[in-house]
Amino acid sequence: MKFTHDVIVIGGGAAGLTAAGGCALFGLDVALIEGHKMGGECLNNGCVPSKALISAAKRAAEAREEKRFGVTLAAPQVEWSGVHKHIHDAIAGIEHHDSKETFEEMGCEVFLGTARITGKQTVEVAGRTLRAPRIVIATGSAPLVPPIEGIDTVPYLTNENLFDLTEQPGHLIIIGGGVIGMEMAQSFRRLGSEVTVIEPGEPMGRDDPESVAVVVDVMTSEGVRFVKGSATKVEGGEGSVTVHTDSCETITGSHLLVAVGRTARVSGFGAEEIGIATGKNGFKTDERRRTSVKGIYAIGDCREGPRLTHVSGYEGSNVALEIVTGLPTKVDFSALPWCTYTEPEVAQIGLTEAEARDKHGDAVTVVKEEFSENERAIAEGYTKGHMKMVLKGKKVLGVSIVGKNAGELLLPFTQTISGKSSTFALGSAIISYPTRSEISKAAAFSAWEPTVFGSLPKKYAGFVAKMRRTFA
Ligand SMILES: Cc1cc2nc3c(=O)[nH]c(=O)nc-3n(C[C@H](O)[C@H](O)[C@H](O)COP(=O)(O)OP(=O)(O)OC[C@H]3O[C@@H](n4cnc5c(N)ncnc54)[C@H](O)[C@@H]3O)c2cc1C
Ligand SMILES: NC(=O)c1ccc[n+]([C@@H]2O[C@H](COP(=O)([O-])OP(=O)(O)OC[C@H]3O[C@@H](n4cnc5c(N)ncnc54)[C@H](O)[C@@H]3O)[C@@H](O)[C@H]2O)c1
Repeated sequence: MKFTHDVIVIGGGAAGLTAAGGCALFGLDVALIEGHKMGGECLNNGCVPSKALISAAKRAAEAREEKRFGVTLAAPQVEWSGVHKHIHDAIAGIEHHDSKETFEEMGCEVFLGTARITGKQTVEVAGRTLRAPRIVIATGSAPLVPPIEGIDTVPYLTNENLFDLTEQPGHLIIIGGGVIGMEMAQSFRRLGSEVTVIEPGEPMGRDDPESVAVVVDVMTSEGVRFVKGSATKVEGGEGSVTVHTDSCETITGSHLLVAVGRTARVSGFGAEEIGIATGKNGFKTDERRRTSVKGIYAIGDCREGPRLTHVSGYEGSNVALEIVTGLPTKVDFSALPWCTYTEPEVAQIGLTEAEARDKHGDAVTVVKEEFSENERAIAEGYTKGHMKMVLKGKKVLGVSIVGKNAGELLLPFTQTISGKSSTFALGSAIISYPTRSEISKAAAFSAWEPTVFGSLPKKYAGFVAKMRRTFA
């Protein structure tokens, strides 16, 4: 037999699971290969543990207010073993969604082992040689460790070992005031650690500065210390680490977290050897997520572009659709949402004001509403924040929100900006992860599921797959 499968998917994170599951539900023969833990970064070291930690920290912050609305709470007492357990219970509670068994039930052949690409249609895993006319690379990314002097001589944390801490840091120094830095800084501070964030630019530099300023104020008032500068040198050992910065500040703490971005996983598994082109940080792909080698796609964190779970999932379903139908399927990020889960949350969809002004100049107008005028916010006693709508005429180009549950408020704008409004459009919209708003997408998708995965589309997918196996 020329081919063992219709498609081979390398990586069992959000991107690979969605691509593999999508193809399998249409009846294609799918090989899904995961070399470490099913569920990838999001489940094991990313979104899930970080959001679990955030929820423990919120509880401590609420209790710390003690007297409010005529209700007195006891001051918080943080037991780190309980926080650690909550984090790992959250992972355990979700992991069956991403398990080998779940994906076998969907129809994938799941291999637990490291994949190696040995040809343009060939992948080796666990002593087996698999062949398929389509390969999807979804190998994700790893924490970037910058070349700071001394970094290899001190114990440091990244998202890969942060959630395994069995003791609470006395003083956590965080290099990087990006998304991870900000979410973790607030959480550890609220749980009682001293926290210093070292950031050379503006924190959360991709977001609207007016929104970010609100969060920085809140975090500063909660006791997070921000140091403007780049970390240039680190020294110390277990329990005491000193960081020097180019702004001449020196900070000593008990633990160091490095959160300065990600490195795409592009090497060590044969991709370079067969000539798949890479850019600055990730595989180069076109709008259909095709790499430079025919028949091979790259999706999610491993390619150049935004790195978010809902983006990985979206690209997984896009590629699955292209493979299943044989029709070109481009990604469309005009209504791409993202949210940073600090309190208050910072949420963005489409263009920020600065991006819109760069692109459309004086044609841009901005309307701004404050939560201090919103009666629900007043009644709940949390009025921090605002919503900014960036417009060209009456067309919405983007929306920036800072406030309680801001991520949940983005949902209507996924449809306003894309100009699509129907259960089908809602079912296929990109929705910020993890938000409760995802339930609306799930309900809309359920309404279409029997049609989408019905017998006619499956017959069509089978025909396309048969033609491809014959002629590829
Ligand atoms: C602390 C943190 C918090 C985050 N929070 C959020 C959030 O709230 N919302 C959000 O949208 N995003 C968040 N993200 C980003 C999100 O986690 C990633 O964008 C997403 O998980 C990427 O999914 P992926 O499938 O592309 O890659 P991954 O999840 O990294 O999956 C890649 C998989 O491929 C496997 N693999 C690699 N090479 C091979 C090989 N040769 N053979 C076999 N398998 C291989 C790896 O073991 C891994 O399991 C967060 C990230 C971090 C670090
Ligand atoms: N809520 C969410 O959606 C969420 C949460 C966490 C992580 N993520 C994803 O994870 C990825 C990684 O997040 P991240 O926070 O590591 O990266 P990031 O790119 O968001 O931020 C990195 C920060 O590190 C700073 N920096 C770089 N070198 C430095 C140095 N020498 N000293 C001090 N600061 C330095 C940069 O100026 C930047 O602000 C992002 O792609 C993000 O999309 C998403």
